[in-house]
Amino acid sequence: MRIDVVSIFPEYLAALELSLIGRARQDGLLDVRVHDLREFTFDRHRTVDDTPYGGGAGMVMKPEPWALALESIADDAAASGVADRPTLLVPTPSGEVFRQATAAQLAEQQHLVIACGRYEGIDERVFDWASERFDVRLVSLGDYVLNGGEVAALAMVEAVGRLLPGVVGNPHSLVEESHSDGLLEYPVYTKPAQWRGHEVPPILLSGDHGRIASWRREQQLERTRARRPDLLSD
Ligand SMILES: N#Cc1ccccc1Cn1ccc2ccc(-c3cc(N)[nH]n3)cc21
Repeated sequence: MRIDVVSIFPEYLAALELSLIGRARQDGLLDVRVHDLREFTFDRHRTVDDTPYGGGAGMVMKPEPWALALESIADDAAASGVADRPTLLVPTPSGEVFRQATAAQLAEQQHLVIACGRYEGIDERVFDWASERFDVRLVSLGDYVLNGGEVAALAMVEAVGRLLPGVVGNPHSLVEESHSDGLLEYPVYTKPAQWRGHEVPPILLSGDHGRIASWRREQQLERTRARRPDLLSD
């Protein structure tokens, strides 16, 4: 998979050089390229924003730099044989909520492009224009407002990247995680068995794997009922 990320703060994405995703890039399991939107501006001040039509606070990101950046990425991918029509992911407070199912769906794609907006967002015409060459998806991390798309991009690259073959050491661990089966994950413990007066649940020391599995399932259901009843409603 290839993932291109466009931002006016490319250094924000440096975290993608670390840990599991960083290693996956080094091992050639994942091709992540970060682009500075200002490389696609040509005025003296490298302008990427302007005042909003219709008035209102803040600034809006100009469409042309985005079109040049996205065209450059799509052309480069086509020239290097990435066949798929890229998926353009646009983090925004007004998007579909990004869930584990979204990550799983995106992990099947060949090419993702993430457009990290800032200010009050990107000129809407960019998404209409982009829909000719991209499958455009506006996505929200949740019902809270960030200052830009970079944090969402980091989260999405990690959530998708870790699902790719070979990225996570033990693929079985992906199966038992929160949301992978629609429930929250069970509590985990490690040594020592007694710690500051707190014990590990004795069932986990029993060696009875059948009863341990049942106990863990019950813990998942109990936690989900208590913390995320919405996951049980549909
Ligand atoms: N757009 C916008 C906007 C609209 C109102 C107030 C502040 C902003 C700032 N902003 C600019 C880019 C951008 C990208 C993603 C988010 C974002 C995603 C989630 N889930 N929360 N916030 C916010 C972003």
